[in-house]
Amino acid sequence: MLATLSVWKRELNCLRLSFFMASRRHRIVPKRLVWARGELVSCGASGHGRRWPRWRLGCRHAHPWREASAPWWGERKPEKFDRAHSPCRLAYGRKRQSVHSAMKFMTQLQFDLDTVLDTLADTGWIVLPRALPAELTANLREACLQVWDEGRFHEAATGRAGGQARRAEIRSDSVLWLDQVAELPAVRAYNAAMDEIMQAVNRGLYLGLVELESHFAVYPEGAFYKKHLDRFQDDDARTLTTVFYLNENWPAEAGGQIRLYLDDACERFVDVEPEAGTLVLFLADRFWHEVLPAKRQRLSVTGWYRRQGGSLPW
Ligand SMILES: O=C(O)CCC(=O)C(=O)O
Ligand SMILES: [Fe+2]
Repeated sequence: MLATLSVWKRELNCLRLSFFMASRRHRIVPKRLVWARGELVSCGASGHGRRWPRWRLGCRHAHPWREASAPWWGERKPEKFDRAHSPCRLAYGRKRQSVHSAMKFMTQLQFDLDTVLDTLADTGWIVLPRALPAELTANLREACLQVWDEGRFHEAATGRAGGQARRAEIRSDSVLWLDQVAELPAVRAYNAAMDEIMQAVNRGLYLGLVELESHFAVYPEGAFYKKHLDRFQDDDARTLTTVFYLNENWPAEAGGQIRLYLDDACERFVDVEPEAGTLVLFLADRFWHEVLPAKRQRLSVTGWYRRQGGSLPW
């Protein structure tokens, strides 16, 4: 009798596990949204309730805020992230912490990662002046100009895969993907620094980022990039946009700012000067943005942290 019961129990557990795996694979849209005091607390998917302020950045389920015209991060400031109870600390304990603090001696990042995570969780975007050492930025600029002089850039296109087309009325910059020059020391140093950001974002915001795709971009005099969103309509892998600027002493009258729109109606915006060392991060599917016409050659590295690709569940 006892033996039969334990077999049944095992069968039941197997069934529960396979249903769980199947629901993860097919991303079943949760039936129940969880509300408290008129605020959306969680999409109701397994595990999302506990850390919703952070989970929601990476959650791929359907939500009212996806359809709402007002941006979700403007509605209500999320509670501060409770680091003491973060699953990362619970999972890795003190050993992991000490590895992290040892890394601080080697890091190239000239900003506080915790502040970046808090700001991204609150607003979805951040501007970091002097983000990397001046020497690294200068080396990257040299590398960019060297491959530009070698004629390795091509005119940038819009769209994805088969639908790609050069549309000069939308964008007029030229690009070179970094994986084609990955052996250059400056590019390796840059990739290492950006990888450190990716690890931190994954630990703190659970975005599940797996790689960074990035390219050098050169905007010749007069070039621009009209208002757009970075995420493709049929692929939600691009999650966090990164733009790192390389021009030293960029004068305000030279234009070329990135204009980042803070609401869906594109009424509120910030203009950021493309000054060497400035790093801009923003959620790829949330923020409309454009590059205003540059009156001199403008150099940058643009990239996208990607998570595992997949069809959209909504
Ligand atoms: O260079 C910039 O400031 C932004 C570029 C951009 O939006 C893009 O390449 O998608
Ligand atoms: Fe963009």
